[in-house]
Amino acid sequence: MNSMAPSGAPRAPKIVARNVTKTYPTLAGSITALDDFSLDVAEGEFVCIVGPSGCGKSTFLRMLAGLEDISFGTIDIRPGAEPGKPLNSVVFQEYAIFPWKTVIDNVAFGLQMRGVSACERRETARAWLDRVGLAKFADYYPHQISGGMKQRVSIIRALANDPEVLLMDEPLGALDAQTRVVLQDELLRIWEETRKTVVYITHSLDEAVLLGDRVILMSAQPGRRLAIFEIDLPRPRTIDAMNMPRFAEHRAEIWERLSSEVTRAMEMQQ
Ligand SMILES: Nc1ncnc2c1ncn2[C@@H]1O[C@H](COP(=O)(O)OP(=O)(O)OP(=O)(O)O)[C@@H](O)[C@H]1O
Repeated sequence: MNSMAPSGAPRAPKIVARNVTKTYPTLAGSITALDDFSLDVAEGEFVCIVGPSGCGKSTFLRMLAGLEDISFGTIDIRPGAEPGKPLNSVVFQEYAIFPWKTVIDNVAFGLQMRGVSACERRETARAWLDRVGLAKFADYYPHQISGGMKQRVSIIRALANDPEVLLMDEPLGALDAQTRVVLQDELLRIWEETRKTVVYITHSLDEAVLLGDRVILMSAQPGRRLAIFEIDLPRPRTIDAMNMPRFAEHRAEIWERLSSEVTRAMEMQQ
């Protein structure tokens, strides 16, 4: 579905990962975290990656972000026509915001690093705060706001930087169930407005089916690509998509393949 542009032509790939392998040296010998993993992500596509614990999801994301060396294979993130944009921004599960900066200065941080003028970066940051209902907390410090608000700040800080691709590693994993649902809905709305290319790691199948155009299923360690599921729920989506019979069908189909990998991963850990 989303691999096609509105004109019907195939979308250009934004991320091309080919035969990516990652080995880590350990005292007990080297371990292969990721094995021969290939993935194309189209421009403007929202791709979710699921798999059992320890299958190499975060390792892959860190390699996409350039935070980890690749042992074998290649990863290419293709810049767009607009010059000066950062290739990626990453949102992690832990609220990676600076406690000594106000909310607005946190949101403006990436722009500051890129040399954007003080006036322009405050304007951009304020517009993002408005968009997620945080304008009145602009001058608060992180310890004065809730966990959900902190993660909103992390997400809009990444988006304010206008990266070519947005990389998210369990960004809602630390939140309580209700806040998580609110932020899932918010992510759907923001993605609809921005159409960013997103790679999103999650342990939650509900989240993957709700948010993704495609869900990539990885095997237990060493992580390999086991299956790709196209999610054909209509867009724009809201949280109500979870009540659709098709949602339950997608979820069941993915769980059928994932459950045996989860069992295998647990057996390996014993
Ligand atoms: N720096 C490292 N040194 C050695 N081994 C590592 C290192 N980082 C990750 N690993 C190993 O690589 C494998 C993949 O780890 P990774 O964190 O990528 O998995 P994951 O799928 O993200 O796990 P989870 O779902 O539990 O977050 C694991 O066996 C992990 O122990």
